Amino acid sequence: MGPEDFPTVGDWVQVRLPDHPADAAMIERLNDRHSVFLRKVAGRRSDAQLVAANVDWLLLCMALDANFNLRRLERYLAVAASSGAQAAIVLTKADQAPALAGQLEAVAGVAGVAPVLVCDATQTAGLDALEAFMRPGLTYAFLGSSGVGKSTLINHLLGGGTLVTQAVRESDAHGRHTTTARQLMPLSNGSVVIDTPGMRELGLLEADVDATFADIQALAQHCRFSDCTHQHEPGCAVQAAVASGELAAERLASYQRLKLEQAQNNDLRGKARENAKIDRMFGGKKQMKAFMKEVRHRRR
Ligand SMILES: Nc1nc2c(ncn2[C@@H]2O[C@H](COP(=O)(O)OP(=O)(O)OP(=O)(O)O)[C@@H](O)[C@H]2O)c(=O)[nH]1
Ligand SMILES: [Zn+2]
Repeated sequence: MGPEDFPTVGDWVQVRLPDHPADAAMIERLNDRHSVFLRKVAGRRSDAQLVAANVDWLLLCMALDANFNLRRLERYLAVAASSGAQAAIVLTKADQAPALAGQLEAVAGVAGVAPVLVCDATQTAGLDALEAFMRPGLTYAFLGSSGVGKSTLINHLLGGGTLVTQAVRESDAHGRHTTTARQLMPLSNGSVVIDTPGMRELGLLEADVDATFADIQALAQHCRFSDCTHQHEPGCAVQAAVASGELAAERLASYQRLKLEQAQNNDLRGKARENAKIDRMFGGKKQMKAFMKEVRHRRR
């Protein structure tokens, strides 16, 4: 059994109700999931934790103030691409944007097919775009670093938010935590919001980097070598695009970094699977070694 075999936030299950209302119900079946989110567990490197299931839309939140970072957005998009959920980009704190038009253009350059929504919690109409985007019956989860305004958005959607009045100070982004016991919240418009601490900051455990960098994939079709790493090979169409200014060097670097991280995670997952198999068959590595020794001994 792995973490995926247990129910999590967002799951649909079939339960047997108890004979006495005071007793606990029994989960008899976990229904198939259409999307799954895993994250790395601190400490043991290869362990994964299931954080949510059945999210329809992942709202990738990034503030337009000093938090603005295209590379982080690419990372979120790569995680979203492998999750089974669709991704939308939610740009927050539009009132704090130093150069809104240029920032939107830059986001459009990495967004791919993801819709882009702009929010400003200091204005009454500032969340209209997000509200109009959300559909009844669908489940949404907010992802984004601390302080970008996720709680502010969720509180508004729940109908209990007041407008943000003063400008944000650096210190506001940290320290004050809006921890809530509610993990799955039905909104009055019929949408559902999943908000858990684990869901907010996902590591790159499962990611589809290639899907997120379709532009680089398309260029790579023209590289001389089919296994080109786009680093120093002759006839590399990706490097040529960087040289001509068609592709930003930072975007290529971001792609390489995420690919490397993804490969390392795949490695870790492979090792974790192997260890689980050994545990199942022998009860542990030590027992396996003793068993092999015994077999060799008997053969003599
Ligand atoms: N100027 C401005 N400030 C905002 C806006 N939205 C949120 N803030 C402020 O930004 C700070 C952080 O907002 P939160 O909603 O708590 O951020 P969060 O993403 O939920 O943060 P965590 O709970 O740490 O994950 C607060 O001081 C908000 O008042 C906005 O549109 N404009
Ligand atoms: Zn190449």
